[in-house]
Amino acid sequence: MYLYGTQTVNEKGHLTIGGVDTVDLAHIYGTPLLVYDIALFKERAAAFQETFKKAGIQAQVAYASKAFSSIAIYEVAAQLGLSLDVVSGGELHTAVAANFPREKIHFHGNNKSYTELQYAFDEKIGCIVLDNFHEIEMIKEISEARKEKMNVLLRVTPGVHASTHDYITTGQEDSKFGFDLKNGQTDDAFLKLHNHPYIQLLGMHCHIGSQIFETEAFRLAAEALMTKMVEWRQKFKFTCSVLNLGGGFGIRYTAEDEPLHPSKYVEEMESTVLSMARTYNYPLPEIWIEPGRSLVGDAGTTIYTIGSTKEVPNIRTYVSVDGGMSDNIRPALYGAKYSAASANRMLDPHSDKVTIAGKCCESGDKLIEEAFIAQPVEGDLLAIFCTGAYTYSMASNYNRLPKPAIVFCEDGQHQLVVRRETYEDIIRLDIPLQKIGREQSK
Ligand SMILES: Cc1ncc(COP(=O)(O)O)c(C=O)c1O
Ligand SMILES: N[C@@H](CCCC[NH3+])C(=O)O
Repeated sequence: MYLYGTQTVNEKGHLTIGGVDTVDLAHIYGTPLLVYDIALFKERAAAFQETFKKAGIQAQVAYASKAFSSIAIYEVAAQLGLSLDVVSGGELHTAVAANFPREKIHFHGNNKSYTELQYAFDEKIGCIVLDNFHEIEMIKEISEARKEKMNVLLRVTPGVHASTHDYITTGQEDSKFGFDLKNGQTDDAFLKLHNHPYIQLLGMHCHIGSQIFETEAFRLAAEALMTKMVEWRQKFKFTCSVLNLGGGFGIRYTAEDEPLHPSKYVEEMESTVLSMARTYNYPLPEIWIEPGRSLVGDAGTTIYTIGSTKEVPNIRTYVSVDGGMSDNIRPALYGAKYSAASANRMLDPHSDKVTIAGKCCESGDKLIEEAFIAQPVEGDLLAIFCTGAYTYSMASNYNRLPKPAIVFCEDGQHQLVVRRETYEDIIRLDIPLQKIGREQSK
């Protein structure tokens, strides 16, 4: 059985995370419970940061917080010296609540609203990553009206196709994100911003997709952007000071995945940028990256309680847990695969082949098609590994299921960082009938 980070099995045969017994956690906080191994998050962040440091390259490692956004994770990220990628007013508001250093916040998104852009100006954030012409017009208007400066990057689509799930590739030409690098859009965008009194163009950004295991796609993307930067210097005498190559670094969900160490991705980027800078005598830009999944993905484990079990003779055994697609939509949405273990009986043979089903009213609500666990008994705890990214952040209240609680563990300590939703939370936005549809009084 593969254990992540600080996970161990204690003398009671229980899974521990960050030195804390997950069975105890389940008793204290209930299930489903999302447990983060904070030491692993720190280790991953350091792996990216150290590689840049070793090479003496100026860099920013921005946590792509769409993977998991909460005040507490932003607080940890700030302590580690990470920057922060937010993609909405909501994520920005969370960063503000965490008092995240504003100058290290980068604002992304393909359809930022006027209000969201105003919010970014109000907070004097570090950088807005411009995605389209509509945004360029809005940001010009806002900066001119306020007479306030703003740093920006231009997000471009470099025409690189990374091999991953179609829903999460973003670097190809047919993408809703960014300016096309090849058809002239990127130059048009540049010209609209060049020499603007308030908008300071720092450079270019691209993000080619997510859960990528190869370095080649990153090399191609870096080359494509550097080529454009060199062209701009020749044509417009403009030098970019920043090259942001996005995130997308793959992690190990199951034995089928063979991720590279974070340093490998970074080294590939570094060597491409260094060699192009040397060839064209281009001042070395700062390299920014935006890992999301690779910082928090395998640091998160969801603990569920097993309820009913149903055998379909000669076909399969369904083992149902107290959560499902409402707290982890990824299997239903992408066919994502996970592995599991019986958290309260880790030393028992994990030889029962079962399908882990959720409790939502959908046949497709299966968390794991084929899992091997200890012979399931109602009340057993089931750990599903590697659920730290794009689970809670994509969670819903489908079937009006309350969202799980989240706890951080480190060095034998645990702390609740997001409380479990209650039924009262679930109905808090509902407004009972007032006029519409009420029976008319005579
Ligand atoms: C612009 C941008 N940056 C960073 C990320 C983070 O990607 P990942 O979680 O795969 O590292 C994403 C999501 O794919 C993204 O769209
Ligand atoms: N939500 C996706 C990743 C999206 C990346 C954001 N651009 C996933 O779970 O894999």
